[in-house]
Amino acid sequence: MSNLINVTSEIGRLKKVLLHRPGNEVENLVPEYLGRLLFDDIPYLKIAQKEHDRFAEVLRENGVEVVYLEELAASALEDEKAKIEFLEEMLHESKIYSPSLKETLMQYLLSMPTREMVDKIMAGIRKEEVEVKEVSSLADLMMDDYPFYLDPMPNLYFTRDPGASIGNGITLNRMQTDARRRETLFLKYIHKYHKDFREANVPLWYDRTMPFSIEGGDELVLSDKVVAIGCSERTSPEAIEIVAKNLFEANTGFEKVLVFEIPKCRAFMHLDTVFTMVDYDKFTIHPAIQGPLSVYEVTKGANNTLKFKHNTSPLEEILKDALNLDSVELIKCGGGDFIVAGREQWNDGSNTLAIAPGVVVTYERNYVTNEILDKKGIKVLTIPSSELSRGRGGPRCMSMPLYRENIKL
Ligand SMILES: NC(=O)NCCC[C@H](N)C(=O)O
Repeated sequence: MSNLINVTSEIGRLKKVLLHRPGNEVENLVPEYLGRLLFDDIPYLKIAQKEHDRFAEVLRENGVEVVYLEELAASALEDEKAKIEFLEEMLHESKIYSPSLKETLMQYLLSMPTREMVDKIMAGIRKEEVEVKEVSSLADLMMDDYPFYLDPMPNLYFTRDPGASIGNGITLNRMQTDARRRETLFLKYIHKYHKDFREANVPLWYDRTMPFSIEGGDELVLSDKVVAIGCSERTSPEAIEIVAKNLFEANTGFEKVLVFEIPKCRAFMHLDTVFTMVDYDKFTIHPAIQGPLSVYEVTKGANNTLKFKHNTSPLEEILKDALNLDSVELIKCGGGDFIVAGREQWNDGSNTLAIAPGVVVTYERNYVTNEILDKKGIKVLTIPSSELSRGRGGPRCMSMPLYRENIKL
């Protein structure tokens, strides 16, 4: 079994993490398409990159090896066969159906060094960049005023969502929105062709070819036995069942999936938008979800079946039992004050990235929640966030842990 991937908790000391430094894809955001591309405002790229570099630096200062999606993808695609296969799939999923346009874009992308090609695909291709000489479809003739052949992928710096490490494997996710679905192709080709991944034979607990959506922001590894998965605007119950079944059948040691049904709206987009683990027995929570939250348990039944149960106990009880603890503490974002919680939640006040038990990275702008965490004995490492936060994701969303040290709960 591979030891390239090892994530058996949310809080074990983080050793290796996958990030994406925001690039020119962010410069291709315009007001007309903001909503569709899941942004609320346009970040100033230069500052967003500085903030992101500081994020990476804080991680390195704390012993974490940082690897970048764009570099792993470029390395995986150096192989000519892999590159062609990737481009075919990427252009198809970008809805490029005209043969002459496809050929033009293929040649354009193949003329670039691999790393430049990866950056270009992430950034998007504007119509004026290429000249299509031959008309081979009605669409070639009927040019509308939409500016892109390939849409930009500005959400790529939220590396948490396209895939998730659980135990020694990953879920390669089918993302819910068109705006993000192609993002997982980078991870697919890293998994399939990157030397380290190929050698490690990393198992997939979910594949993007499945028809049900699931996103990594909903997947939390609470312990080496329990995974929590948010059933949200982005993650469907069908996908959760498949992940549970695959984890149980592969004898990974995982015994229970706790399904958190959260309100299906943008403010509560993923489970990690409203709930993260910060220490053995401490969690952040957005006070607004505690009322409407329903929790279900999925466990292993006889003959490879699943058992389901609605657990109506208070959340503290459910977590205490699942993690075998005497008590747990839920730390309210903004201290529970309606205005402060609303404001800090909007900028991902509950979205902490734990890099060791009781040590988290957060956005400095959420100073009320940060101070509360500090008072509870959590070490809070803050990063600047004026621009990064405009994409509606925090430090957990911006990271895909690949390796964490195991802990004993
Ligand atoms: N895990 C997360 O909550 N990720 C944040 C994703 C933000 C991005 N703009 C999105 O809507 O998908």
